[in-house]
Amino acid sequence: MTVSQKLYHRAGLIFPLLAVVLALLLAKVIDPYLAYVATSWVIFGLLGMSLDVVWGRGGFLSLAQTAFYGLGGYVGSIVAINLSAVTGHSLLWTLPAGTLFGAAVAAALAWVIFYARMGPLQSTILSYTFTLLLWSVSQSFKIEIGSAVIGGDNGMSNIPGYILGFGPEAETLGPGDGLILVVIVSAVAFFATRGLMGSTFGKIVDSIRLDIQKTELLGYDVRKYQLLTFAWSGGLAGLAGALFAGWANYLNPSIFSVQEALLVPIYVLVGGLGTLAGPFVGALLIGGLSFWLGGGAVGGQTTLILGAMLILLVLFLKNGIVGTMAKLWAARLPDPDAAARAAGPVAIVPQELETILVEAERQAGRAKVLKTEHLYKKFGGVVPVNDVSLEFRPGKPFSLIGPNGAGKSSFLKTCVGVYRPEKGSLAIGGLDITRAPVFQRVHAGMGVKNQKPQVFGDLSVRENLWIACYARVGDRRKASAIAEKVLTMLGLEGQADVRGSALSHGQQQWLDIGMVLCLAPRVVLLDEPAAGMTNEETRELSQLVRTLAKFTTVIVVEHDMEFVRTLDGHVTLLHQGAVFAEGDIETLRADERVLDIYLGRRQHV
Ligand SMILES: Nc1ncnc2c1ncn2[C@@H]1O[C@H](COP(=O)(O)OP(=O)(O)OP(=O)(O)O)[C@@H](O)[C@H]1O
Repeated sequence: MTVSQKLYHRAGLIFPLLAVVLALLLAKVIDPYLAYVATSWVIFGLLGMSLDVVWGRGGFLSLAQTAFYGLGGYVGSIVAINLSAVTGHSLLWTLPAGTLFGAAVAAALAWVIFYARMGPLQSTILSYTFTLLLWSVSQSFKIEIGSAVIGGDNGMSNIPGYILGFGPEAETLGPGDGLILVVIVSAVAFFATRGLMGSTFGKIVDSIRLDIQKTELLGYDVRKYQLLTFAWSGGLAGLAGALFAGWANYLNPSIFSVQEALLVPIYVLVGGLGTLAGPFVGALLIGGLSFWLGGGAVGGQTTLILGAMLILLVLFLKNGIVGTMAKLWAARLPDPDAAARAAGPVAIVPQELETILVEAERQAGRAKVLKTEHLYKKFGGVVPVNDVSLEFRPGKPFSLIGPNGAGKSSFLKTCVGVYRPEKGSLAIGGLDITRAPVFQRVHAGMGVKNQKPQVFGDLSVRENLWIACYARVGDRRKASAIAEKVLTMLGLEGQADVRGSALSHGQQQWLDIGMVLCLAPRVVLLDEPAAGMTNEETRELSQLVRTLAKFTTVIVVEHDMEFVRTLDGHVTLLHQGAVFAEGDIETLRADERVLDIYLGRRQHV
């Protein structure tokens, strides 16, 4: 790695550190009023980062961040008003209370959103509705909790500022020290978040954003990760809210308003989505410009500035300020994807494959039988899976064939858990999985390859394999070791650092198959694996499937009859959702009734 490359990879650490040092140095020398106003920009940056975690990294645009922010502020203040008058040290109360409450509410909202399997748009609208609901309710919500008075429209006043000393006599920090404190708290939150997102947890969250279905097919409980990410982001927003309450000494329902809610995505977009540091830059820029032009914390020109910035952004800086700078820098470095063009056709190394399969058998146990009994699935009047009872065993590959619309894909999706059957049952190795979610089926030994290659485009080839291995072994080192073996088996060592999206279609198919092998599945389901492959690749694939079938149960849904013939296995013909004929391919080919179906001579059937 060159110095420039090393610097690029550490930039996410170096620049924020420099910014923190600079802010701490400036805090004491700048005008106290400016220090006071700048404190709010840092708080808005923290609020923006809370959204960036869940949106830029988790892939879900939440419009509930100001809800967690406001609730964190209110709850933190109620605790602080009652306790810090006695104990001093207001932050000791406000910050944990605000953070925990924000996280808890976010977790509850996430539970509703993710476990109800809402689509992205629905989820965003629900999060927005939640904020609006709070806005509406808080205007008439009046209550006294100890010395804290929530006065509906009149808001809540007498919120203690930043007090660091113990006892009732402890003094509130001045503007310069207040700024230092907020910078330090935000820096801790930033580096903790950065650490989390750079960890295995963050890699899985990235995978969910890039391809949620594939992540689940690797055996990850995606909803659990989504909920935890959202709770973390709610905690950050609650923390920002608690800091804001101490800064303003006053809160009112406008914190839940439409304008506040929509400002947060703007900070993120201006700074750079997914960059974590970007929202701080965005908030600083918008706050700074408003201050400079409008002469106040939130000057009269804010709307105009925001409008102008958004237009400029859409036209020139789609990746935001930090995102664009990172891209420009990356463009000057050697292209890691160049190796993709140098790659020849993938050639499986047979010995490596056998070694991997033997090792997989040693670790994951013998191949399992997949058994369906009277499986039945309908969509309105269409019954694509009609009373199908089949048993798939290891030894030779099983092929599912049938004309278009015969129900092959529907049968496969019902086995995988994408579709829930109305009747019948499904068992893997004797374990009933009829109602199990997808990831539990994978844990039970199922490995699935869909028709289109599913690789994580933004992750490197090595990372793609690693994330699949980690799903099974749950150990970073072991996952790396297995990933390296699969990489060698695929002959893609030269392309290890190439991003998944830079690979050719055929290479992506192989990488996808490699990821399935990383799971050491005991039953493998392949949906038209030969689609889009060259003749040479199809021959390699046939060899691979036959070898695989010696160690695991393999089910292949296929259109390509020539490919099915080379598999030399058991063939099941589906027609109108039901099993129509079974046997080897030659017997079926000689069957007049089968020809009738394929040629559309249905009147004879
Ligand atoms: N999600 C769905 N909603 C409604 N109907 C569906 C759904 N999925 C499949 N079907 C219907 O079920 C029938 C079988 O479709 P399926 O895709 O399973 O067949 P197939 O044998 O895989 O066909 P092909 O070879 O063309 O992929 C079709 O009539 C299809 O329209």
